[in-house]
Amino acid sequence: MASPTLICDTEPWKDLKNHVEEIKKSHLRNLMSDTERCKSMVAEFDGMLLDYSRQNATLETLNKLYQLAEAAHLKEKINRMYSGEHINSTENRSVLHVALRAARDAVINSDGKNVVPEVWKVLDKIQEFSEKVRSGSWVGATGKSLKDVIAVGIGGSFLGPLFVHTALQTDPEAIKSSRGRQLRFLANVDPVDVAKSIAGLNPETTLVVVVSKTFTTAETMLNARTLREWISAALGLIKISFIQNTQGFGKPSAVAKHMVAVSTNLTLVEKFGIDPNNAFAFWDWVGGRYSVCSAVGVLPLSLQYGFSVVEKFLKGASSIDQHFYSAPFDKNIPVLLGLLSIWNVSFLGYPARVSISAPDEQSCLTPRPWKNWLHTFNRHVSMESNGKGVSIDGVLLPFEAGEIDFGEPGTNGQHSFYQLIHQGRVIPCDFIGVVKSQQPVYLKGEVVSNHDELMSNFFAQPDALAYGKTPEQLQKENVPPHLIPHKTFSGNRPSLSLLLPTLSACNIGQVRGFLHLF
Ligand SMILES: O=P(O)(O)OC[C@H]1O[C@H](O)[C@H](O)[C@@H](O)[C@@H]1O
Repeated sequence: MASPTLICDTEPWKDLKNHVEEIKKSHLRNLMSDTERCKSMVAEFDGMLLDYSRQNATLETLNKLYQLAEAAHLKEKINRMYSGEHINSTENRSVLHVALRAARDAVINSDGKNVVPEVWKVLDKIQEFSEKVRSGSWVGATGKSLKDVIAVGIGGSFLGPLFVHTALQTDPEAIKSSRGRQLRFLANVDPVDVAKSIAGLNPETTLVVVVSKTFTTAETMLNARTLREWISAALGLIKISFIQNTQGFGKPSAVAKHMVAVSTNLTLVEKFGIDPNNAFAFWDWVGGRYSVCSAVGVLPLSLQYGFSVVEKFLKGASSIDQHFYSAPFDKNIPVLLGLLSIWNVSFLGYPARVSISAPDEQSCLTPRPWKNWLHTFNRHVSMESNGKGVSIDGVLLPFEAGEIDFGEPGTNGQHSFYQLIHQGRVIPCDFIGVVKSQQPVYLKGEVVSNHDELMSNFFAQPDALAYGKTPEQLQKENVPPHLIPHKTFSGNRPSLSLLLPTLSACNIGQVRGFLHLF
């Protein structure tokens, strides 16, 4: 059972506190020269590699962190989560996003009931509906097939699907399956955003998916009403003969064909005017930041890419759920990521973390293939419902918990906030790379890095640019002046490298699955 005492009152916490001074004395340069240490600080799962040797930590630190995990009853808590106990004590609910991607024959109980059949009932409904829309057998009010989708939602009901959409957009299989279709998102309530979301679209060929767990979120409901008006104004008064499943002449029947909903609140969906048959349910045991694997993400993404592509994403996330559940902590990637985050934030006092694409082995003057998908990944993981100022029992925490996550596609970051980081500000960096680009490019005589040739050099020094070099040395190397620190920068910044084989639908799911403890 969870201990009612705060984690900071336990012996392992105090032990780690005392250990901080020792670590602060050691420089990353020295830690990196310990080959045994570096070899041990690597975890691998299904072709993905996590290298945490550039953390300001020793093997002793890691052992102390495992003891902390034990004191926090982490294993027990994971088991309680998977067995559907109400570990969300403030709302007295289970926390079962793992059930959203479980295999059809899995058994995961919540309140004495196996929820997996319910999950698959909705998935089957999504598959059937999305296939009808994509094949043109579901048509709009004027008989035209619907090729464009606007997903209206905010927070977890927006950022997760946006991240997966951005990452899939350049995947060859997904490109093929989405040809001729568009998926857009509408979150903000600035009328300009509404205008942008409908620009160039014809209501006759557009489907609006209103995504809201509660169906009460002010921004989403306002945008949903605006788009309902857009559809009704253009198509509402259609003669009865044009309408399938008619609701009667003169009524805003077009809504029935052009608007569907994803929500846990089907009563409000119906009140809004959306046919409950066109609603896709999920459950209160799905937290907003984890909802991308529910109909929240699966419906819009299946409409765009087809259910089979999205199913691969779910399988990827599920594979990490198995790994998270069964791997020992020293090989468990989500657990390691979580513990290192606690070490950096709560012990070393670094309040922020930046995720960026892995640098290649070229000089800083070569444009690097920073990946755009990371941009939306950062927005998705960054801080959404992350602020935790109290313990699970509601006691005020006397230490910082949770970090400020941020990032940009690397190129943009390099020309903005990296310049501050290079001047010596310590912000732990997570470098995320892929071995094989989704879209490799080879130009004769040009260095175009696709990452696939980077395996051997992947784990480049994070601060290689300025690492231990004097400003004069850097000048001689033609480093642009804005990247040269005023003094020799010691480069003692914790960093982490995560290497993925490529960015397939399955890998995207796996990356999302890592976020259990983030
Ligand atoms: O899905 P909705 O009910 O519209 O909520 C949208 C968002 O609202 C809040 O910001 C919550 O913290 C998020 O977790 C949630 O995703």
